[in-house]
Amino acid sequence: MTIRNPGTPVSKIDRTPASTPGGSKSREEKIVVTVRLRPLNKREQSAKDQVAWECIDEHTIVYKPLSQERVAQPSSFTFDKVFSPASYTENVYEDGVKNVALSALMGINATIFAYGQTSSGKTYTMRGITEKAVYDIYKHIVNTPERDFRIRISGLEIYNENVKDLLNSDSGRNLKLLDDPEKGTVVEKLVEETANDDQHLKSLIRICEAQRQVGETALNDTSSRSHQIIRLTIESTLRENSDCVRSYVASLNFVDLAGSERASQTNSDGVRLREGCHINLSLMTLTTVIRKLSVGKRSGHIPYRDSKLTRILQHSLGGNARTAIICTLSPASSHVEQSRNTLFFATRAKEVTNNAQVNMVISDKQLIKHLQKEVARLEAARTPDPLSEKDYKIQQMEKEIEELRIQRDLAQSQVDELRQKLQEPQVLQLTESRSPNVKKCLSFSGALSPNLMGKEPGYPEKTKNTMARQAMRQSSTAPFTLMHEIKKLEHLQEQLGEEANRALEVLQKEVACHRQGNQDAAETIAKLQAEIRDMCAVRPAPKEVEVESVVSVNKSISANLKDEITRLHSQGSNIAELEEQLENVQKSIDKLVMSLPSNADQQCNAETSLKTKNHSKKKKLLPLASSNTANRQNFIRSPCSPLSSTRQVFDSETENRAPECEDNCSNETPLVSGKDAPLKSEDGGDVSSKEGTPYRRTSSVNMKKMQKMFQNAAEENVRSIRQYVTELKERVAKLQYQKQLLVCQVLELEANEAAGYDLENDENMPEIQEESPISWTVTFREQRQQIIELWDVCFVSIIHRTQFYLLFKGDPSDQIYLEVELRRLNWLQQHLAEIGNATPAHTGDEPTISISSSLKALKREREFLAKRLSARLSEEEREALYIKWEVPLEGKQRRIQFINKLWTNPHDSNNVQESADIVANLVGLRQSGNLSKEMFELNFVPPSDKRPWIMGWSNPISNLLNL
Ligand SMILES: Nc1ncnc2c1ncn2[C@@H]1O[C@H](COP(=O)(O)OP(=O)(O)OP(=O)(O)O)[C@@H](O)[C@H]1O
Repeated sequence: MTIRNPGTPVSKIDRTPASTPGGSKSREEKIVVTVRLRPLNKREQSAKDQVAWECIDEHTIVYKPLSQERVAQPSSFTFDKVFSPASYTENVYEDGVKNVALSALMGINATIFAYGQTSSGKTYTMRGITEKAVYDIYKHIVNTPERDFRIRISGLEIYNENVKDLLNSDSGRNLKLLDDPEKGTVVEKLVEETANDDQHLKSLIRICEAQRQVGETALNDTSSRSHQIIRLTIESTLRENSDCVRSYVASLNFVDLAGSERASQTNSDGVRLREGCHINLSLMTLTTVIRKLSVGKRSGHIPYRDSKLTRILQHSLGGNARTAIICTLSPASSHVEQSRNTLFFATRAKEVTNNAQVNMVISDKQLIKHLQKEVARLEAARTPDPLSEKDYKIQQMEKEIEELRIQRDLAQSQVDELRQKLQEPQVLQLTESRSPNVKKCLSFSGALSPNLMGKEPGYPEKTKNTMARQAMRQSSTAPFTLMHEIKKLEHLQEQLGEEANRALEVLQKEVACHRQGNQDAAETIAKLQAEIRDMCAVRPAPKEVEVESVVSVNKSISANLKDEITRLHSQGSNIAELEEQLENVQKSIDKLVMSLPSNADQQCNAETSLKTKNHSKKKKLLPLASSNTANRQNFIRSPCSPLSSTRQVFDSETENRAPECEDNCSNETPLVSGKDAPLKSEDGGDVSSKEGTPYRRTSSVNMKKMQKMFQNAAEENVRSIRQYVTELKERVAKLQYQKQLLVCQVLELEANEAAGYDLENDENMPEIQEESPISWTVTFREQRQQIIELWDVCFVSIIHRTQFYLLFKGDPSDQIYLEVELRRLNWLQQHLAEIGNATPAHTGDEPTISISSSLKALKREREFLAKRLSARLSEEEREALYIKWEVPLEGKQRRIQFINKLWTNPHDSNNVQESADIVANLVGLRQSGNLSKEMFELNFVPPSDKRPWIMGWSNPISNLLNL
């Protein structure tokens, strides 16, 4: 019976595991050679053969010659073991080949030969040995549970030098031998079966035996006519719970050779003779190989390839294997020569040295498993436990959150402290003594504190909660950014608070000081003005009729003026001191402004800022350049500043709005009132309004918003303070101007007195240098035209132009106003000529303006007026104006086109008059009380009218203190 398993050829298996000869030290070992002497068989006994051989001990077999025989050949042979006829196969196995056979279980190739004359008992012995080995192998497997064994079996025979697969008879009679670089010679397509267990293996072995060529000879009824090789491949691996990845793999060959024979003895002919020839030929090659190997591997060529037997068994002959040869002998005297040849062969064989090694293999599958395990182990060792790492991160985050909470609380306390500082000392003081507007601004400067923290009535707990949530959100989302922002904000708050306190303290002192001095000066000037008006009123009288009275009056005036001049001189130092003090205030304010953080609004002034940098590197760029610009304009344009006018508009008409700045630079516009700033600054309200969508903005955005709010509030404060200081300076300047005018008049009087004019008696006394009404009218027209032209070249506010133009119509009392306006415009013209388009910047402590800044302000003013056009005029009225002013009705932006035509031709009186009328209508200047000379009053007494649009030179103070 043939077992077929074409899918698992031996050649494939042979190539599968890679032997690792270097896996352990090779061990040189002689081939174990044992001799088994069988009993005389029935045929020998029948032939009365004598026993010629005797095992005298376990290792020695001796020839027992017949009594008269002289033996020239050696008669004693020593081997590893000799077994007498009484020995059992079990003894042969146990004492002769067991160790070698079971070496295969440890990865060492092993080969058990049975060599001997035909009918000497080779097959008989090898069957028993194979059986015992299989038994022991499975016994070992059972006793070695830690390892996983796999046993495969293949069987072949070499019959007449043809290789035949004993487990696959259909494979043909002559399988090819292939040379494998690792395994050596392998049999192509040789079937290899995996034994499921010992019984299975035994059955397979039996199949092989059954397939072997057997023939009857004279010496053996069942003579084996071929060399049989049964190969067990034993592979063992430690089980998966072990880290060991190496497997043992070894071949255990059971080789039952065909028996050497003599044709004369076997009486063979024909087939048997031919078989005998092949058998003897292969055995002779085996003998040659053994002989050569016995004398040393370096003895030259080993003719393994001379026979298929030696070729297949090459590793077992002097190679990587443990080999045991059982030489079987017939004890019969009739076979003495054959037996002696066997012993000679055995003697040579025992001199052959093998280099047996433990064959360890690492299969790809095992290697992958091992590497996977190793990688997992290394990763586990390298990577911390994810859970513990997460816990660690959570702990770190909790620490950071706690630190941020502390920072937040600290910042909160500082904000509260700052708020108290800003509120209590200054606001209360200013409130009780001055303007609610100031209070509003100052309280708003603490917008971070009261408003944002929801302590203002308009910002209840809702806002406070929003801020708290924002702070918490900042803590959790951007801790480092928040810490940075908080620290930055704290620093700014501290700096701003200190500067604000310092500036406001100085301001309080200056206000108090100025008020004291101002009261005196104002009273004096008021007195003088009354006297001047009296003089003016008297002057038109007929000279001859009223000269006495005039002289009398002039005398008294002279006396009074002298007194007043003396007083003014005495006040000169006070004025100088006041100016100096105001300079200090201005410096403080500048410092305060410089301490403020810049914000996005600065982009509006990017061009300005760049120029400022270029012009004054030492000077820090003022973030409030816009407000500075406005104040500079106020300074230059006062007393008829457009700021005043628009403030009037704002407060008088609720529908009025500040012109929307194209670039969101509402701070820059001079039309923004002090009231409007808080509206803008009530960005805090914006925060509150965002409560419905909490956490949508990033912390940085919130912080920027807070900064912006704070800055806006601070800007408003600074704007108010700067405005106040500017107005103070203006008032001082006007006071000096007034003083100079009065001094000039007094000097003229003194000169006249020195010239001997008797004002009371001298009829030739020249007339007081009073212009006649006609000359004044001429002078007025000339001066007004000068002023109109200067307004145009200096790009002065058209609202201011309108106010001035409509107020001063040529009344003699207007003289001083026109002179002051001319003086200011001349200065401005000269200044603009000098500075040109340069960036407005502080030159020293004086604010300056440029043509560009003036144009920008004028542009915003026109835009504002364009919006007012729709509010104040009907569509028919507007179209009528468009037609009159040649604005295309079908054109776009007709309003701004129309407004741009106003106040554009100083030489056209009609253009000037109509422009003034239209602007006055748009801003409501003609309404009752909205246009008064008090706006340009030279009276320093605070106006009784508390309306904010009453803008005289003293108006900023009224705005600041009385609103
Ligand atoms: N030790 C022994 N004890 C008893 N009987 C034996 C022993 N050895 C061999 N025989 C018997 O001798 C006969 C021949 O044995 P075997 O076939 O094993 O010889 P062989 O060497 O294989 O011959 P061949 O080379 O022709 O195949 C068999 O009948 C066998 O039973």
